[in-house]
Amino acid sequence: MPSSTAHVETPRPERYIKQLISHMSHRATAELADDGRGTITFSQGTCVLIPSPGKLSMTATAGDLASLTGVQDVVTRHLLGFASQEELSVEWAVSSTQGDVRLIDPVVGDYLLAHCTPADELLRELAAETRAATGGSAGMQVSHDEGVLLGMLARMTGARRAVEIGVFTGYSSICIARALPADGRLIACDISTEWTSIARRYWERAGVADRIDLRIAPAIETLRALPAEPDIDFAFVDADKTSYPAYYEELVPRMRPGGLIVLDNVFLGGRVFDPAFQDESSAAMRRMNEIIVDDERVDSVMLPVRDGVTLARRR
Ligand SMILES: C[S@@+](CC[C@H](N)C(=O)[O-])C[C@H]1O[C@@H](n2cnc3c(N)ncnc32)[C@H](O)[C@@H]1O
Repeated sequence: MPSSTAHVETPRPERYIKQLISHMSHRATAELADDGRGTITFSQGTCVLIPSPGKLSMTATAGDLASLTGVQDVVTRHLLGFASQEELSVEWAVSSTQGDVRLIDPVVGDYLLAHCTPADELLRELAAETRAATGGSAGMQVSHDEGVLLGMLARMTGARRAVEIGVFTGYSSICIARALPADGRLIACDISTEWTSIARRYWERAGVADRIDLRIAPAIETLRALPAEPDIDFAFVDADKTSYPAYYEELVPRMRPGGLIVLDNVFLGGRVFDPAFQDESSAAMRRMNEIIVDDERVDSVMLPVRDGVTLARRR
């Protein structure tokens, strides 16, 4: 479905949203949320209005480009009418994302998979069993190239103490645990005994079960119960997206200087780029990405690996 966005600089975004909502409610469904956002649903499409300091962001969505232009035009015309005292510049840009960014062309993705250290027999079996046993949920498993990256990063950090949030059937935990020394420890957090029962079997077979301490509980509880000292060398976050900011805040003070936090899915299938997505997960992931960028405790970089991976290294 085509969509477009306009970011309009103005000191009065809330006021214009209220005026647009009030006026449009006579001819369309127009709603104002408690947080100041407005949504107008016309017969040919929708416009979401989002206020932020000094800016009004508008996202129009419609079934086809002609209807999209119709939505843009009616909102622009009324906005300019309400803003007679200031000169607003309203430039609509058709979104190329439509909420589902294919950052990596499948051909490139296959090439990347074929050009990293190959999965051994055990990891291939685990991937196959995960597909057979968990069906549609199997897509949650890290891809093999990301698993290699995790192992390499854990090794390069010289990690002894590691934490994983989001175990599933254990692929990423095997990649991390294999990178730890024999006396290393991976605290692995999940809430599913069913999925982690598969992980446990493969940890045994991989010879890393004695390095992995599985904690079945909401990960935030496990993290809060960890010692407050900064003794974690490596952390991988790959669980419920709305909790990412809370996980990060518990992890950062516990990371030793030079310790690395790796966060998966920071693009959230492209939804972080598109303001039309205002669901809880998209909002939390956008907040997470902003928090890290502004956080003076870490150096960070975002990598276009699969669904986006952020590396945050404790200073
Ligand atoms: C994307 S999967 C993890 C995939 C895993 N890293 C792998 O490579 O196979 C997310 C996991 O997070 C777990 N999870 C969801 N909410 C959680 C929570 N509040 N605390 C701990 N784990 C949670 C789910 O049970 C699921 O196994």
